[in-house]
Amino acid sequence: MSGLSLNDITKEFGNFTAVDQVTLNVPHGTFVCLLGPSGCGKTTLLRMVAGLEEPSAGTIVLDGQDITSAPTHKRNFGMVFQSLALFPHLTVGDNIAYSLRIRGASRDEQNTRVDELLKLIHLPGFADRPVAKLSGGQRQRVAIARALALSPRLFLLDEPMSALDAKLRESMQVELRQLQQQLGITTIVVTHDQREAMTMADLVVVMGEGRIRQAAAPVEIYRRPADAFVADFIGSTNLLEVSADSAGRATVLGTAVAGLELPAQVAHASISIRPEDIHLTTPGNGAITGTVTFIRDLGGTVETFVEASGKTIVAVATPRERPNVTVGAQVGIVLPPESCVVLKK
Ligand SMILES: Nc1ncnc2c1ncn2[C@@H]1O[C@H](COP(=O)(O)OP(=O)(O)OP(=O)(O)O)[C@@H](O)[C@H]1O
Repeated sequence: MSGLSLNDITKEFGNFTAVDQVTLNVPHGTFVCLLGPSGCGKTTLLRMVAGLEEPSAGTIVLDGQDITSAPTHKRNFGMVFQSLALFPHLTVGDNIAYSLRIRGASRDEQNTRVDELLKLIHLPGFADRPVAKLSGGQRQRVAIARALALSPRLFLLDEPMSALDAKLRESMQVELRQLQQQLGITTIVVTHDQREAMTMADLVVVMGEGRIRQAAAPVEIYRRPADAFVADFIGSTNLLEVSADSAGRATVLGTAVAGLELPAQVAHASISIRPEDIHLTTPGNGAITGTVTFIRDLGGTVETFVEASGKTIVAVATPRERPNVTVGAQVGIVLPPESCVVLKK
């Protein structure tokens, strides 16, 4: 297969398992985001792909070649780390040309490639600038260009945006994704920011406690989260208990929900329903009854918090669709069955 395969990769540090039997196939040209909370093993997994850490078990195969034990410098991977690690005393051009110079490229070859890469990262003419005088976003781009100088087989980035402020992060995410699409290079980014992952990735890999909890396209992860951990980690959601009677009719918060079915033989489960999928109406007509406890108007969206049977449910609407209610009002909560995702235990 053309691409990267991680086969049953485990990493133990003493008797602690940081990465636990991870198997993942990444077709050539895919943009992967490894996503998860702090300590879930994403950096360790990336470091094993990079050759900076050796797996305790399992194999890493790139384009049919087993590279599990290949030294880092033989892999020809481009890497960008959180710190960026640019050489502060060198110019932009010398930073970008660093690996080319080590490989013995001529001055002309270096200059041509540096110019090419500077165009690619939208900093043409910056070759002679000292790195120390660049802005955060410009440094970020230079680190990316330096990592791409040798046309690497894989592009690996560990929390590359974490030093940037929120606005700049968002524009760099778009830029990085566009650059990756232009080059068609297989890319793996570690992040703990789900918006960042949703913006850039073809394949989001959600990790928890060293294991893959779900690996799928961003929209699939959002719409069809595999379990409560994934549902809660990706965007915000309402997690509700559901029970079914012998005929399969489902009850949520003490009210039967027409059209909602649990798999055969399952009497209790959790469901996830996104705030934007919940409709608030007038009470009655079979809807769950609740009391509005808080309204958060964020300008672009309005969040309505409703308490029902001791549980707080959040519904989101655009200002145009906002429910005409105030705090203290009784409302009907409608859960469209097609938007309810039954989660794995
Ligand atoms: N060299 C090491 N020796 C011992 N334990 C380690 C080592 N490297 C990582 N760990 C442990 O392995 C676990 C996973 O670490 P890792 O850095 O991969 O997590 P992460 O998901 O990238 O988290 P973060 O977002 O905080 O960087 C952590 O509990 C960490 O303490």
